[in-house]
Amino acid sequence: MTTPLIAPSILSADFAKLGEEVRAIDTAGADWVHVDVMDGHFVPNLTIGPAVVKALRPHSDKPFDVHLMVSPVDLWLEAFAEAGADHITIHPEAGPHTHRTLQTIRSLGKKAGVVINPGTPENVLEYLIDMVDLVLVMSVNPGFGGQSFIDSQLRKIEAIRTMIDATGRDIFLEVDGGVDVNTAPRCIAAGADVLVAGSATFKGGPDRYAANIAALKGKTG
Ligand SMILES: O=C(CO)[C@@H](O)[C@H](O)COP(=O)(O)O
Ligand SMILES: [Fe+2]
Repeated sequence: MTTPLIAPSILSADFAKLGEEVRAIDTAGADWVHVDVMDGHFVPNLTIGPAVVKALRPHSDKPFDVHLMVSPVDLWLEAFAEAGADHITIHPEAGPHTHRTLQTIRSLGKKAGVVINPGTPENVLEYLIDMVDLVLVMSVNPGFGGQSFIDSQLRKIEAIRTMIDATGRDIFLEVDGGVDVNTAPRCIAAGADVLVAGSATFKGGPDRYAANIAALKGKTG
């Protein structure tokens, strides 16, 4: 089975020592650093802004995968790009002109991604796929870490894998929410190549991060 890239969500890190936590997951084998930005309006939670991303940037050379749960989203693209985001992913529900939003992200020199909520069908990608470098399938409703994986999203991952393969381009297919050692292999079998994992990475504290990431990659021992 393919070895996935692992993108720990720092939403589950110790917020009192975020820089240290980012360095710890980097050393432990994280491939990307997943940053959940929530505005208390698009989703019922409030997290971090561009100033925190900027402060964390020197703590790792790994790509910063910034998941914007913010509406309206367009106002914030430049600030997160300048703060050091490498990937910026947006929800189609977070603005009136998704295609233009993706154009803007790319014009800022960043990889652009669309995030698909559990209740949103994959066909939202039909006229956007040429504009994306990654697709993020939410396997929980956005807003919180530590929720249970929604099984129905596996079928959606399979459908999006077929859509991506038909483009002939390299587009990452990322899954976010409730990913652990049990659900990870099912996501990979369905066609995912990047797994976001908050609780499953950070559980047990820093001494466990390397083993947790290895287990998500399917490596035991
Ligand atoms: O975007 C989100 C939640 O909105 C995620 O990135 C979660 O933070 C993932 O946490 P776990 O489900 O892995 O604990
Ligand atoms: Fe996320």
